[in-house]
Amino acid sequence: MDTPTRYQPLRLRRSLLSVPAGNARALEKSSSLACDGVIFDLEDSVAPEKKAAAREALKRHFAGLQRASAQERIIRVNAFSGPEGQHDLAAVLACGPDAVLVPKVSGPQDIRAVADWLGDQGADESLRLWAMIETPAAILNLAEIAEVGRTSGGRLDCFVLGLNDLRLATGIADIPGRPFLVPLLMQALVAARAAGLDVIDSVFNGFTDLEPFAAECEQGRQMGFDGKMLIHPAQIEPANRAYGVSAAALADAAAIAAAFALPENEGKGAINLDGRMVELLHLDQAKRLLAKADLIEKKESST
Ligand SMILES: CC(C)(COP(=O)(O)OP(=O)(O)OC[C@H]1O[C@@H](n2cnc3c(N)ncnc32)[C@H](O)[C@@H]1OP(=O)(O)O)[C@@H](O)C(=O)NCCC(=O)NCCSC(=O)C[C@H](O)C(=O)O
Ligand SMILES: [Mg+2]
Repeated sequence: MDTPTRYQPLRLRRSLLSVPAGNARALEKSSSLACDGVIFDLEDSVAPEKKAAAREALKRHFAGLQRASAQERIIRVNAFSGPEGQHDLAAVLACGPDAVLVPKVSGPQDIRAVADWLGDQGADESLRLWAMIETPAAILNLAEIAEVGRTSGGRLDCFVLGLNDLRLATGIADIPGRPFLVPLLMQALVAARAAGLDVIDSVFNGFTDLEPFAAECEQGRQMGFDGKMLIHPAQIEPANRAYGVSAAALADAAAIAAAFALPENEGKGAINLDGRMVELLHLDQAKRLLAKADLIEKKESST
């Protein structure tokens, strides 16, 4: 695998709210919320006997949406190998979201199967695939799963961690700070980055406990995640804050850009900025952060 030198094109993915497709009130509410993306869920939040009705509700919901949106739209389908998988994908084609989130991926074959099916149906090339990393097998196969994004029509662009399923399958305890899960989260993050993918931290179940939730967002940001999957509107603001751009980070990025723009630093690869070495890679990082701040500002002023 050749290592990409760049991340994905910059997109705001600070807050991705899961909305059960069978919950009419939540569907209706979702478009007006400040989350960067909505994950319309046909999988675990929908009871087996309600799957068909949820697909129909989702189709009606998408039919009423404006095409252009500040929110990214993702549909989480059921496993392709199960009884609902192909029905869900047919609903995806009818709805026209930005991406399909494939659950319980265990290896590259799970992504390939969906990519091949979409290709056979003539799905638009812009339709992306996201992978839920939530099984022990997925952790063992992270590099192969990430790599399949480039070989199977290039649709894969994001990993989403699913710690409820991973804890269930492994027995790892749900304790503050996630000490035994952090090594697995970091493996997923590194595998994603090696393939140039975005990567989203797992849901936090205690949706009324906003203090530990904010702490977990901050931990995820420090670990390098792009954002967090959410389950409740109350989690949007803390996630947007943690994964946004702080005033200090913005000032630092502006100082780096200004320093490299000075005539005396023209053509230099490394400079002294107040006793700190700053290289061109830091300038790239600063420009990306400034661009992210710009995207956030534009989004906030348009809503
Ligand atoms: C967790 C909930 C079941 C709680 O629901 P409820 O008791 O109704 O919450 P509230 O009364 O506090 O709701 C207040 C208002 O907010 C709306 N609401 C609530 N949740 C959502 C939502 N997700 N999206 C949009 N709107 C939402 C309510 O309708 C109320 O509105 P109003 O009438 O105006 O007052 C519920 O929050 C919920 O179902 N959450 C999502 C569950 C879900 O999607 N689960 C699947 C994702 S989790 C996952 O993927 C795990 C992963 O796979 C893993 O393995 O880890
Ligand atoms: Mg799960």
